[in-house]
Amino acid sequence: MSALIEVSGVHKFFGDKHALNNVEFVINKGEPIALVGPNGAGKTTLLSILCGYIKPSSGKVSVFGDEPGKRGNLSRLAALPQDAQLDPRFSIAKQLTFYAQLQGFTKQQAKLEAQRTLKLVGLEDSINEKPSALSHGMRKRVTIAQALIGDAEIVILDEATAGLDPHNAREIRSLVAELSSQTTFILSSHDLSELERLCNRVLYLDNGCLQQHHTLTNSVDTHFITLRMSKQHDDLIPALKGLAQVTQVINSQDKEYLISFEVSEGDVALDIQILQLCHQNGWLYRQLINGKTLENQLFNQSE
Ligand SMILES: Nc1ncnc2c1ncn2[C@@H]1O[C@H](COP(=O)(O)OP(=O)(O)OP(=O)(O)O)[C@@H](O)[C@H]1O
Repeated sequence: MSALIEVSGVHKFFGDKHALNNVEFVINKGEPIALVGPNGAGKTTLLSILCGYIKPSSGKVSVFGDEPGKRGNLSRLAALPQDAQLDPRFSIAKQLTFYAQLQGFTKQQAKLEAQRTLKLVGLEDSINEKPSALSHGMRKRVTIAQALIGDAEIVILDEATAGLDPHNAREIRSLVAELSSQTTFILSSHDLSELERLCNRVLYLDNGCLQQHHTLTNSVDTHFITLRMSKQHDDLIPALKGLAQVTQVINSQDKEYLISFEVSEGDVALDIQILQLCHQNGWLYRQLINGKTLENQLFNQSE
């Protein structure tokens, strides 16, 4: 199977600023990909190159086997920029229909496509409203509907759920999960917990360099447990270390522990032992995750 996206040796300079430094990766059709990194890491620059909005200073980028932004491939890749805006003058129906027509739909088909994508984001009843009649979260969902017009094979969502309330953010996450079998999503976000629920692979950019390249469903994960507690307990780490299978415990962040362990035949499952330990000591836990959280995968790699 040929790759959807291939990036090799890509550099991007803005004057003296080295925004992307020898970035390389391949994306095949499949599970959603996360693009994470701190402010100014180069995420928007990289996404803009993939969309063909800007060109790399050097290196090679191929999208569907061609240069990014090639006319024949325009409808195969859709992008929702971080700061996507709707035109306040026109109804949602008019804007989405117009956008669909730009993609080659007839006027009649375009109307149906606008209805279809609005339904996907749960806004079919708002089709005749103008943006000013919608909340911030609803407007954001309309821009996501716009990105879904035409069933693109790759959909890039830059900070898709930023500013949405938890309910709306969850709806968007379920939508992405649901559509992922036919669409390859590239999601950029600062919210690692959001991405870990959705993505199997992570591209981690830092200061223009692609530092990590993970597969989250890695078998090594079976040897980690992440335990989140309601309170910090001084005796917890020694107690966890006292369990026979446990090899290491790291206080990965406030009230969170990353537990490494070895599995031997006949052992009682470690998660059960940990829950019993909490129960015996009256320690309230909030969450027990089999495997590392995405944050721990990225930032507690060496341990
Ligand atoms: N058009 C431009 N002109 C000059 N410098 C730029 C331009 N676009 C980006 N940069 C610089 O390149 C670097 C990478 O910026 P970019 O917007 O890609 O980061 P980002 O990871 O998307 O950040 P954020 O998470 O804050 O959106 C930053 O130092 C930024 O200031």
